[in-house]
Amino acid sequence: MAPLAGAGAVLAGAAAVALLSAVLVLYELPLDAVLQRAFSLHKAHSIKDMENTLQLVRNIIPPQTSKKHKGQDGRIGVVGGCQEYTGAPYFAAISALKVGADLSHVFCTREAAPVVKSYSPELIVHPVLDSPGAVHHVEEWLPRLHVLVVGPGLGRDDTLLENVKGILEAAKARDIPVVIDADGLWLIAQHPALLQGYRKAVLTPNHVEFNRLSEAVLRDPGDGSDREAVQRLSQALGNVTVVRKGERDVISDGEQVLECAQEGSSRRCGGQGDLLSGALGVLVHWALLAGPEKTKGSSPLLLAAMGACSLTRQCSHQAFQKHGRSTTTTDMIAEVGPAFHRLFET
Ligand SMILES: NC(=O)C1=CN([C@@H]2O[C@H](COP(=O)(O)OP(=O)(O)OC[C@H]3O[C@@H](n4cnc5c(N)ncnc54)[C@H](O)[C@@H]3O)[C@@H](O)[C@H]2O)[C@@H](O)CC1
Ligand SMILES: Nc1ncnc2c1ncn2[C@@H]1O[C@H](COP(=O)(O)OP(=O)(O)OP(=O)(O)O)[C@@H](O)[C@H]1O
Ligand SMILES: [Mg+2]
Repeated sequence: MAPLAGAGAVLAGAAAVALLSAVLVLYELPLDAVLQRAFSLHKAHSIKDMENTLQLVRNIIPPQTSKKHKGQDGRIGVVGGCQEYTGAPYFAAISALKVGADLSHVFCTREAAPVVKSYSPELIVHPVLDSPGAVHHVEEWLPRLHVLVVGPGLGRDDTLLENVKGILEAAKARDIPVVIDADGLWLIAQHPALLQGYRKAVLTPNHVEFNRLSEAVLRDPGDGSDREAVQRLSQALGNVTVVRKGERDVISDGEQVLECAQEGSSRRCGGQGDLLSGALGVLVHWALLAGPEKTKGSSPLLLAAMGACSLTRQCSHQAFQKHGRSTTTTDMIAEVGPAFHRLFET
């Protein structure tokens, strides 16, 4: 039956194109001009969608006033950083500060801590992640944190991953939002039940991480568009928000699917995803705080994701204009302020 049905579809498709061509000949319009117009209409439509969404992102940004105390605009915790990877947690934590958080903590291994501290005096660094009391230590800090970003530079050591499992359980018990990236996604691929149905979680997989998660969660990810694949993964995880990074970022909470096509650059140096995860941590806090009047019925986490994706790509664009081939993530971080202003404050 299937081959016959397939042949029927091909014949029907060919007949439709023939009919369309005939009509176009009648009106003296070339087929490629019509198709081009149809696609540019589609493109214009998605640019309009993106602009509407960015307008809502602007709504969730807390106003800067003289009435606030330190900490109100965001206290973010990054869980990651081990012997091999010290740059990733630094990039995530400093990006959170540069976007506008007031305090940024890093929970990393004992060995990684002095290295991360030496990059920046602005970060608060806890050398606890490989200690037997890791979960307890982070748990003590949780009441003072708004969001956890879990995974940048975490590595895949079993003891660390076991500790992170405990930290995630503790965060969920307190209803603290979590952004899961990098090796945090490796952990979720091994234990998807850890986040099943937790609506305050956002996953930010790159190409490889997305395929690994889909394999683990859906077994047979099947065919279909990028949009469908992301939506399916989100649904299978109980509507956690999924941000698949790539040429276009695809974002879904299982119900809606958004795409971010903000112009970035062709530079693919490591660390850009870490910048995104730290920025997202702050925006998640702001979006959840904003309330329905500001978000106008849109999912706060989708708005936060769209904001972080647009910002990261704009940083990449601006840094590339200045540094070209030699652009690195440090150059992008220097653009966070101007890029944020350009996208959300003008
Ligand atoms: N400066 C730093 O400290 C950085 C650390 N990072 C950390 O590095 C850790 C690993 O993350 P990655 O995203 O690099 O993941 P992987 O180490 O799994 O992959 C790194 C790259 O290797 C390639 N690759 C992966 N599997 C491959 C295969 N089977 N065959 C051929 N090529 C393959 C892909 O290009 C992939 O992007 C994470 O903890 C991450 O946060 C990154 O965030 C980059 C920056
Ligand atoms: N082909 C591409 N074209 C344009 N932008 C891209 C492309 N691929 C990724 N990006 C952008 O680069 C940023 C980081 O995505 P990427 O897939 O490199 O993450 P990552 O591999 O997790 O990075 P990291 O090295 O920090 O771990 C995102 O903002 C994404 O939109
Ligand atoms: Mg990454």
